[in-house]
Amino acid sequence: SYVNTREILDKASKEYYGVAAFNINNLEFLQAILAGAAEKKSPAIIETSEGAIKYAGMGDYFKGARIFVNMVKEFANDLDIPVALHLDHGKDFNIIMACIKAGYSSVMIDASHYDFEDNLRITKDVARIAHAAGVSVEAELGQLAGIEDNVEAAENVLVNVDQAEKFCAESEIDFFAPAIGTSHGAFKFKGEAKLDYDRLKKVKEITGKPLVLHGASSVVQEYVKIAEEHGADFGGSKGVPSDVLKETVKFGINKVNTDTDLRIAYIAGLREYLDNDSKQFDPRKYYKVAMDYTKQVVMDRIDILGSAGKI
Ligand SMILES: O=C(COP(=O)(O)O)N(O)CCCCOP(=O)(O)O
Ligand SMILES: [Ca+2]
Ligand code: NA
Ligand SMILES: [Zn+2]
Repeated sequence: SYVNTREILDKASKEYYGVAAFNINNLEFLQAILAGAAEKKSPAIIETSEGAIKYAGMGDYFKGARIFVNMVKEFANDLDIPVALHLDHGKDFNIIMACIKAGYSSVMIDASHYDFEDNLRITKDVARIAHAAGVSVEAELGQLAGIEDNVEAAENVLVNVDQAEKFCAESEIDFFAPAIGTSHGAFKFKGEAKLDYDRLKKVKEITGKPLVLHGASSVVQEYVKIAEEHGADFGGSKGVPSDVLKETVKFGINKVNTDTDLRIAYIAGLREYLDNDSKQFDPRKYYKVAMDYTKQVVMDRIDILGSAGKI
């Protein structure tokens, strides 16, 4: 069934398990994610960036938002697991409104590159409108290093715990993303993967909210190797190890944003297939291994985060 994201996350927060939020840009990733979640009897959060919405709508983001809502609802209505659709890293007010109007379960207003007061003001405005339309809201404090929707953050800016208290109390958001040392993409750490567990524990204690980990992909080396055997160059790739991920869930992370892991599994399967079958040109065949690997990563992630059977 198609549900509101906070329904999934309030339960996860109470029971201290994680639910992966998987990014999609097309039909094939959606099919692979829902197949994996259904097999694990796990709730599923599907999320799309502003870039994905523009991509699907060929530049028309109202159309893109409607395409994703209709695709997800079509599948969700026939599944026994709860499925939500979330706007990831909403920055453009028009796109946030388009998603609310199209029927997204939740939206992220990411104003974390503004100063605290502006972030709080913008977040309060979006939360008021979204809640009036029955849509739940995610917002962020701190910054992940690297490019984030064309916002360049040179360094990681970790969440300030006192600011988090005021932010969550005054903004009325439903779930909160504290930056604790991760970054987006496949090259997250130069050295050891260290996250600020102490800050995370304090934010959980003070806010009592469902919490979101951005940049949470593990960059599974099994699929990196397959991709590299078939021509990819992902040298130096490093993600959040699964034992570190489990620690963050233990300390209160509930929504675990996962995009890169699916991208790597998919390209590994596609490269492998194309190298092994020179005669094939049916997309229902040559995407198959890519979708199988992606489904496998979805199921492995669900096992790591503990959301199997939580429906
Ligand atoms: O936090 C995460 C997941 O990060 P990770 O999977 O890279 O670790 N996300 O929010 C996913 C970011 C998706 C970026 O999409 P565009 O390329 O379309 O802008
Ligand atoms: Ca941000
Ligand atoms: Na998000
Ligand atoms: Zn993110």
